[in-house]
Amino acid sequence: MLLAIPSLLSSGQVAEVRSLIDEGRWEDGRETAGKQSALAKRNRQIAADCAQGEKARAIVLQALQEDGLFLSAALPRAIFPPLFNRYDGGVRHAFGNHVDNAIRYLPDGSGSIRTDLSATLFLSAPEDYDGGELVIEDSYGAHEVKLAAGDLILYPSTSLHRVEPVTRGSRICSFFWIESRVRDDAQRTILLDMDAAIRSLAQQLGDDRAEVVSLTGCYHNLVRQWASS
Ligand SMILES: O=C(O)CCC(=O)C(=O)O
Ligand SMILES: [Fe+2]
Repeated sequence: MLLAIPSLLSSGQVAEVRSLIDEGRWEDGRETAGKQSALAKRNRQIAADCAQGEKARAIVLQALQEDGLFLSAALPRAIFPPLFNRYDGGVRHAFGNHVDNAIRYLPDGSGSIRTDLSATLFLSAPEDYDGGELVIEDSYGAHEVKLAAGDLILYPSTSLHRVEPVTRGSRICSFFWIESRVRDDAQRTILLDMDAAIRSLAQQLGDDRAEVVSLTGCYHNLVRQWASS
């Protein structure tokens, strides 16, 4: 499932994150790439030990924890501390086709996560740059994604994807991975659809209607079947 989450950050939060990372320490993005993806990757990233990056990361993580649609779609067990990248037009930064590594080691050395979902949070307005579409391929074809600043795209980490060359301006984003309690994308999609339908029914009929209570039970019982602890 490819899911856009609108306004994960408000425009005020986007401005705050941007003012932090614009002053941060940027390094060659190949520092954090695997051997194969380093061949395809041309961008800059905020250094792991950059203090501004640390503050910006906390803002993004907090927003994720408070976003009902994100929590319902991702059912996160662990979120990789968000990273920040920039693709500059002058030097035609881009990232060719790749699939993200299945396992990412946490920067603090505390272990690793399995990447079930990949996420890009847009931090530049689309009119501020040309190119830079995130192209995600799935069995329905290739999807070009370029969202408003503050919006997030979630996609299965199994997908082949790329960032098209930026030809003007700068594309600045946060990106990270999620290990989900429900590993299977199809199962997560069912749970997301069911959760949305139950919420809508509850609004129309009331939380205490017998059918709403029963369907809510079904939802949780499915989570119990499919979730790893
Ligand atoms: O910037 C993006 O939208 C995605 C970057 C990416 O694919 C990666 O760093 O693995
Ligand atoms: Fe990627």
